[in-house]
Amino acid sequence: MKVGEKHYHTIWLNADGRSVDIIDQRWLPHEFRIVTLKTVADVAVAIRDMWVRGAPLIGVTAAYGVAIAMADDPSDRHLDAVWEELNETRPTAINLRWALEAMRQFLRPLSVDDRAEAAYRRAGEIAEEDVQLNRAIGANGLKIIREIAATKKPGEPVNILTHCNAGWLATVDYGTATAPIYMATEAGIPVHVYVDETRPRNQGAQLTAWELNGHGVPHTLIVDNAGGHLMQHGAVDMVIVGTDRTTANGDVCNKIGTYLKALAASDNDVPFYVALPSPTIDWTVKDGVKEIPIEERTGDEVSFVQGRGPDGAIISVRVSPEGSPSANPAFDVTPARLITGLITERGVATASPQGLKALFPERS
Ligand SMILES: CSC[C@H]1O[C@H](OP(=O)(O)O)[C@H](O)[C@@H]1O
Repeated sequence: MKVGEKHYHTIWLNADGRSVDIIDQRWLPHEFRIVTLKTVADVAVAIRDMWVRGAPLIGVTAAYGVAIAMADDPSDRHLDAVWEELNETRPTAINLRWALEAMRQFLRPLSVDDRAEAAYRRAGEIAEEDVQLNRAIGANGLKIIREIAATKKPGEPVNILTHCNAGWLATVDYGTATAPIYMATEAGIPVHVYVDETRPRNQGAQLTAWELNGHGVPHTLIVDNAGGHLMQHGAVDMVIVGTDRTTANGDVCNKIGTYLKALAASDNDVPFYVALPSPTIDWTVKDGVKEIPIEERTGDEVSFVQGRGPDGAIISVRVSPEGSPSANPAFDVTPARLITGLITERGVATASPQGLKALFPERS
């Protein structure tokens, strides 16, 4: 997407044909920093410490991590070792394991001499496939926005609530939940987005708001706990969020707080949609609450808040007493029964085994 006068993806291969550059998202919206990842260790820390984040982008970054590893040592032993090292960086987004396994299955049959060049090519293909998936999700989600827009008075915006960041920053480009929003804006359909700040990492306040600002999409930043109130008062026409892992039954694992939004939407008859690229479907899992591992991150992310200090430096300040421990589950699971539809690249599915198999018959 455009940042100022330049078009960016969130990750790209450098001219050396070996290292990759990423947007280090920890410093947005205050600073736009680009960082070069040269080693597998660089890639591991970038994923673990959320320099890059978002299920699809985590997968693509890991795919490039495998390519970097193959350039160093293309042996089977090293291929397995880098798979393990990167797979343990974050446990919840299935795209990480999906991308690592796609790379391993692709590379295993190749001769070791061919693996490095093939790995970089395949990682680049996975990155480009992500962009195409998101464009298709955008087109399918746009139809829903158009239907809602037809019920509004002329010029009245479709009010959309989103949680966390499932934007172009969470993917290679376009985003998943934001793709329909960007396409509606490009189509001249008035939209307005309520952006959940999304404690504790504030991906909404720091990333989604920054994205929408940059693309001229009208939006209002709200605290996480305001969504139910707005829905009660008819201020929200639809909710659209991303996902880090969706089960074969249509249960959706996403950023902590998503489940509460789905409950509020259900209680107020607000349509609740999930933008779902198919690599985020874990066909091996049925019951999301029981089977999806939920990442527990450091309590410091709850006890401290990052911002720009009076002298312009980016600082973290403590917001809770020294003696108060914090818990920090990073995701929750929304049961399929609370979901209106899953917006995939192949169309909108009901959140059910039947709905997913109708769009993905090869998975029957
Ligand atoms: C398009 S997937 C975005 C998904 O990933 C985010 O998690 P995190 O920022 O911790 O990587 C969040 O759950 C988003 O919905």
